[in-house]
Amino acid sequence: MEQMALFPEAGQSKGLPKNFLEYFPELIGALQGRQLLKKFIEKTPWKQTIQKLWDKEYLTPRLTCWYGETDRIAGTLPWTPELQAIRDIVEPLAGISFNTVLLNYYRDGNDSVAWHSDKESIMGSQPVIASVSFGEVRSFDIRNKADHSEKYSVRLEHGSFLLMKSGLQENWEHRIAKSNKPMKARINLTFRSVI
Ligand SMILES: O=C(O)CCC(=O)C(=O)O
Ligand SMILES: [Fe+2]
Repeated sequence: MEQMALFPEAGQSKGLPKNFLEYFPELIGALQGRQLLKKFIEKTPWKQTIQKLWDKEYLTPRLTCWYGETDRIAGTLPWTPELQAIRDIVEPLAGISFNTVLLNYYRDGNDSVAWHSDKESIMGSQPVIASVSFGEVRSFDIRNKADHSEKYSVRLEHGSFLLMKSGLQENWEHRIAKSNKPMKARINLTFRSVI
């Protein structure tokens, strides 16, 4: 499948490096999104993993769960009908098929994901990642690896779709920063192709 130019230049998309990133605010309707958010929060067997930094161990500041069909990631659960339905919507927009999805649950403003790029070898060198968000609006920051002052921010709204195109992970890092403002629950789905 060929990747198409998805959305007209509008709103938040303005100024983003569109070769690498495209944003569409209303992939899934608000009401349906609310029901999905509630179901994901209640029915997902969430895990809080441990991450190592400078030889110290920390609890990852969010909850996670993997679904799909791969034996490369331990504990991956079989697709649910909801996740399959969303996958079927994003695949034609991304122009590729996905065999896994990572669910992230940000319980409040203290939950976050630090600067990183998704470049694990199990996704190949130029992964395309489709990201769908529900619940609280959080800022998705990206910065150029070679020049951290080149930086953009997109507010990922309830029911929105963000396409991370091939090449993004190589040259850019992204994060969801912590926030001092009161923040409600947010769920993010990143559909990936694990090889
Ligand atoms: O929550 C998000 O929008 C991003 C999550 C992310 O970057 C990841 O899981 O690799
Ligand atoms: Fe990421």
